[in-house]
Amino acid sequence: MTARLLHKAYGRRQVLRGAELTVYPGQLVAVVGENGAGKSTLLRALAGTLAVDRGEVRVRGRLGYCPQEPVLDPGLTALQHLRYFAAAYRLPSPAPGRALARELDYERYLGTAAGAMSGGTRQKLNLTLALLHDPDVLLLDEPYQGFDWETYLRFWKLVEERRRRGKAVVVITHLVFEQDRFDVLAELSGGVLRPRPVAAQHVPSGHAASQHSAPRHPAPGDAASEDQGRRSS
Ligand SMILES: Nc1ncnc2c1ncn2[C@@H]1O[C@H](COP(=O)(O)OP(=O)(O)OP(=O)(O)O)[C@@H](O)[C@H]1O
Repeated sequence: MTARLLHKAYGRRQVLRGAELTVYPGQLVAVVGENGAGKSTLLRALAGTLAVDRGEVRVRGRLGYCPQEPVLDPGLTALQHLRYFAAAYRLPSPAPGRALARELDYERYLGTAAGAMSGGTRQKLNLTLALLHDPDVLLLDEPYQGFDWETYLRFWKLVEERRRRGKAVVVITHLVFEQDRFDVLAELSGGVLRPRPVAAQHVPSGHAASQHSAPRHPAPGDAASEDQGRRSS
């Protein structure tokens, strides 16, 4: 995924001022920044659910997006959501959703209406819907709010397993203690993304770092081989 020169204002409030990001297959990227810095705005722009004023986002492969607030129909059960999204993604069955419900330990609530679920269970379902079609690029906006510790660990197992299979994952996080899990830390400040050092860097072979990043960070680069794109300028 490559995002170039993203600009977004809400009225006179200029939130994104040329934010740029490149995420390679198999990379785990954290977006950090102060409250109100524009992290959710950035993720919505990357996901294509928010039109930017200027800039371009290109995505190679399938995209999954888990918004901060679960977007669920309170009258539908978890299983109905899984069926609905499986059909939307043209999956033959909701079986992958059931497997994820098992992994995230909420299978017993599959028959419960979203409106009657706890916040944590709603968030698990929200995450499941983003993972259902095994996306190549996964965008997660503070995905574990309301998770207990056990679920938080299960969440990271799911993410690590995807990373091993070459899937790219971008996570908005406020949790300082987990930041060494990531290959890249990108701090949103003043409407632009700046790389921050992390303990270990993961740059898939064949990809060169480029001008956006400090020397040890991969960053916006070659988008020439991308096969699916979205223009927003
Ligand atoms: N739909 C909107 N209309 C007007 N202003 C908005 C809208 N959405 C966000 N904003 C403003 O844009 C700025 C960035 O908001 P955003 O939610 O993207 O920040 P954030 O970094 O994700 O914040 P947090 O860490 O608190 O979740 C804030 O000042 C917010 O008030």
